[in-house]
Amino acid sequence: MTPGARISAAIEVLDRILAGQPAEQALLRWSRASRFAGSGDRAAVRDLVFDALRCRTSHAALGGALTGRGLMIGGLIAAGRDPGTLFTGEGHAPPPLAPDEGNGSADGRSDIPDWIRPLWDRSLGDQAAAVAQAMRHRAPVWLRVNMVKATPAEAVAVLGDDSIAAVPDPRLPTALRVMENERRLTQSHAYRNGLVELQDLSPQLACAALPVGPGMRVLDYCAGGGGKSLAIAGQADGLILVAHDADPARMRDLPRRAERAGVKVHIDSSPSGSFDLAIADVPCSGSGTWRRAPDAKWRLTDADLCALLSVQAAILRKAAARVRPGGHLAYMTCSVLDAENDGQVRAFLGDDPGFSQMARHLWTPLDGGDGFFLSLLVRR
Ligand SMILES: C[S@@+](CC[C@H](N)C(=O)[O-])C[C@H]1O[C@@H](n2cnc3c(N)ncnc32)[C@H](O)[C@@H]1O
Repeated sequence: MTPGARISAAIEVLDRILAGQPAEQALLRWSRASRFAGSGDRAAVRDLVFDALRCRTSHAALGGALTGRGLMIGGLIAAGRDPGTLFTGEGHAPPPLAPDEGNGSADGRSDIPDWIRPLWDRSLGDQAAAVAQAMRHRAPVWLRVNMVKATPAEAVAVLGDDSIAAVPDPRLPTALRVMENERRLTQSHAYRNGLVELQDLSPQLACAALPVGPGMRVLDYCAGGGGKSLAIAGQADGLILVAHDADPARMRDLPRRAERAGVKVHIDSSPSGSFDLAIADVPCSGSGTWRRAPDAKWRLTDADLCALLSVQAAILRKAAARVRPGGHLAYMTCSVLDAENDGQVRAFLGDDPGFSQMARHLWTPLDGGDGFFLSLLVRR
């Protein structure tokens, strides 16, 4: 496909998304209907669509309309390019610009939805503008070295055999930042053989901060695909890891992932007894991951957030009930919003004086990874 044809495709996909279709579904539908598109074309169209969604308000203002076409025109202007060179009407390129297109200004526009902006500003304080700005850009790809199978140096070398360049983060040597050829990852020898897992830096830092010791019983109460279980599995010998999720289908991939990683995770639909550590990685707005999932930023509503807050509060209390005296409870979200983070912990501690907070951290994209919150509580 020519660059102009890719822009036409992105316009078509974006118009579907703006009409209400989820981004992944709209991309899949375009892909299926466009057999002529090669893998490079698909990746390029996807990048155009996601770049536009990350900067939806400002690019629409620059382009002159909140439409696929307006977003593409605005995106080219924001990148310092002349849209007229691609909007030529030739071949499959979009029609040339009308006089009223591409003259807008994005001054003062934020790419955080208006209704969230006050919550965002209150939650992030003097970092609010910088984090909002960071959310306008693509996220780096991070890997976690599976210490059960490889050292960081070995993993870097095996990735290198597949021409994937990755460097360890000084804060956590098992976290590798991918510098080159990230699209080859899932086919690489290191990934297929469980030497590395895809996991963002911030949840890796959160898991590394957990008090995990030999032989401990650990409950991953909202296990989903098992990212947190797998991250702590290699941290100590003889761990008994129990994974639970209200929606067992979310754990479908966990046995396969655990096998690839060479670790044991027990799936339990109704965990009983007490645990040394319970992890509540609750469902949340995902506001910390909006670089990766920009569609979610525009889909989230006030009603969704309210519903999430009550689910989070209920899960925190249920997971707390499984912690033994002297044991720990780790409350986690991939959100940067105070109501989902410190707000939940404050309310919980107000209701249950049997717990106290011993550590708390909010990572943001300014730290290199996604926005992620950890509150580590201890049961007296
Ligand atoms: C943020 S995701 C978990 C991600 C996962 N821990 C990981 O690292 O891959 C939240 C999970 O909570 C689950 N969930 C929602 N409501 C729940 C509840 N009441 N009890 C337990 N799990 C719940 C969802 O099905 C979802 O899989």
